[in-house]
Amino acid sequence: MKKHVVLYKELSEPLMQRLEAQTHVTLIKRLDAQGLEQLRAALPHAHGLLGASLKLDARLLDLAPKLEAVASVSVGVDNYDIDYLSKRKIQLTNTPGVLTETTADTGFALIMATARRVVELAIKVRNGQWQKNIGPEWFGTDVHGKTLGIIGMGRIGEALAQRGHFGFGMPVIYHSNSPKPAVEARFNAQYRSLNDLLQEADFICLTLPLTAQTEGLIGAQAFALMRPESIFINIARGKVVDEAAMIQALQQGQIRAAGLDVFEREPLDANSPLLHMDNVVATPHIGSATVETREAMARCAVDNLLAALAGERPANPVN
Ligand SMILES: NC(=O)C1=CN([C@@H]2O[C@H](COP(=O)(O)OP(=O)(O)OC[C@H]3O[C@@H](n4cnc5c(N)ncnc54)[C@H](OP(=O)(O)O)[C@@H]3O)[C@@H](O)[C@H]2O)C=CC1
Ligand SMILES: O=CC(=O)O
Repeated sequence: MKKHVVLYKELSEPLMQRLEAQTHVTLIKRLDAQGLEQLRAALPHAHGLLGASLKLDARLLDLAPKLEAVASVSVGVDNYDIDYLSKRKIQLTNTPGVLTETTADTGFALIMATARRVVELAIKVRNGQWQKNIGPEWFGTDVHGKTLGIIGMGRIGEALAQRGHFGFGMPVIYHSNSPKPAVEARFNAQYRSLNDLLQEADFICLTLPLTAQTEGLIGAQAFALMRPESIFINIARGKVVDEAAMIQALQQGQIRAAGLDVFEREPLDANSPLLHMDNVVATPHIGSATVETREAMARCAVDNLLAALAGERPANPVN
């Protein structure tokens, strides 16, 4: 008998056909109020769930007594109550690796955009403000040769280090749970304590997961250690940063600029001061958002889910 799967993310036609050949699929197209109602109605029959960007807590999981597997279309798993899933023996999977290079590209796009003021100056051109040869007030700062500081030397951190070292001749320093000798050898990278990295790096890039240990890790004290020329890049999770402290650091010139793909609340609040700061480049959580990579992530999630529902070990178990 076919098992029931609830999708809360649309899949491409080939992936949908594959899933439908092996399971009964209920598709929730949007996670708005109506979609959440549909989800709650479908959960009692669900053996498998597949999607992303939904806080899947015990309250929702309790509506799904038959649930065997949850396939997240993301590498980050901060939306899931992993202890509760494990207690219920529900397999959680994620999509590591397939999005690494694309997310590192996004990180580098933010590095370039903030340092060279790409968005701010492009808006001036569009608004007709480019009326004479530009002067120092529109100058940016170099990227090549500057010190790249990476907090969280995992897959994405390493891909960022590769771009900085080989592409831009940047000395790389990093902070992680533990030193990474292979990374040090490959990119001539050096390990630093968190505080030393914050003081030394020209670009401070977050590429670590949101966990109980990392929530609020970068707060007022951390921004006080950075320099007025420092540029802060967050492609990890908004809640790793105390957003109010970051806004204050930007407003007071404690740091030069910020490139942000992730925020405490997403979508970013319409009243956020970040929307009105020339030295902030804000993108709508696009780390992995290319056609190719999103398809690869969805394929990976479908593979994981079908394996778990067949009682096999999926390629990317989280718990
Ligand atoms: N903006 C976006 O769209 C995207 C965001 N992300 C985010 O990026 C994160 C990282 O992804 P990925 O590189 O694949 O994950 P990895 O697990 O490969 O890397 C994470 C690294 O963070 C380090 N780390 C964990 N906790 C700490 C800590 N307390 N202090 C210092 N370092 C720590 C780990 O270090 P160690 O190895 O030493 O334990 C690990 O190497 C994801 O969890 C997700 O939140 C991912 C994809 C897209
Ligand atoms: O934020 C994206 C992810 O894959 O994690």
